[in-house]
Amino acid sequence: MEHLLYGKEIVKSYGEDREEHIVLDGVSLEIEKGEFVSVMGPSGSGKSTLLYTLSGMDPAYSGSVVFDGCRLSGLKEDALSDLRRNKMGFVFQQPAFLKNLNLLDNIILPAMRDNRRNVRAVTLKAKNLMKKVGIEELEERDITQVSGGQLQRAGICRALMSEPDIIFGDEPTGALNSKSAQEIMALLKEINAEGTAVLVVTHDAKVAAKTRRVLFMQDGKIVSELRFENEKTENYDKREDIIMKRMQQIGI
Ligand SMILES: Nc1ncnc2c1ncn2[C@@H]1O[C@H](COP(=O)(O)OP(=O)(O)OP(=O)(O)O)[C@@H](O)[C@H]1O
Repeated sequence: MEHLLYGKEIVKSYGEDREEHIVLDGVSLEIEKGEFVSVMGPSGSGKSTLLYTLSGMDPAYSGSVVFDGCRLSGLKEDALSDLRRNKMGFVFQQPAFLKNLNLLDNIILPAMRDNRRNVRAVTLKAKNLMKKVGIEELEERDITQVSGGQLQRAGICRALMSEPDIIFGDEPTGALNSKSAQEIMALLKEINAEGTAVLVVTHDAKVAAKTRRVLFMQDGKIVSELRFENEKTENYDKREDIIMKRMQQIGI
């Protein structure tokens, strides 16, 4: 497999001198093209911060992050935002959608900001994505008129508009009931099967069980890792048990 993203000795802290709080303590990791990875760990262990540094959202760290051969810290602001807009997709716990726009318009908004794109093509692409994720009938709905699961599907459509190489998900199922959470994970799995790498932060072992590699964080370090690559069957209950057992072993 080929590397898509790697981080080397990432150190990130907040505050100064004696008050300094180290949040990422020399994290190194590699994500291959098309991988499906989750990050688990206790609250405050640095999971979201890791996601923000790897995705170029937070540039204040030491060490290096290289995405698709480009060292992020060496890129000018415009180049970094181009890279993030074109090659990375983001899905958050609550999609940040505008209340005065319907679902379709919210999905196409970021793509429309790019003048080079053509309105008709962008709209058609968004409609096709909405169909793919099962919300094609909701395009005119206001964002307050859909369920959390439907809203998250729309968030995934928005993230997929640029055909990214990777989707970063920060607790993408955190605001959902367990049925919707599983549906969203099934959708991310499908997207991953089509070649897009997915990196999700989660507290939920059921969610992590859907991914093929689980990284465990504690106190700003990756302290353990599980790979399900060689499992012949996709027995998610068994994977969940393995994850829970590993969490017990490492005391998180
Ligand atoms: N802007 C900030 N200023 C100061 N400290 C911060 C800031 N952002 C995060 N932190 C601290 O960094 C640590 C790691 O935060 P982070 O959000 O990465 O953890 P997490 O593992 O994602 O937690 P959770 O599971 O609760 O979301 C926490 O102790 C948090 O308080």
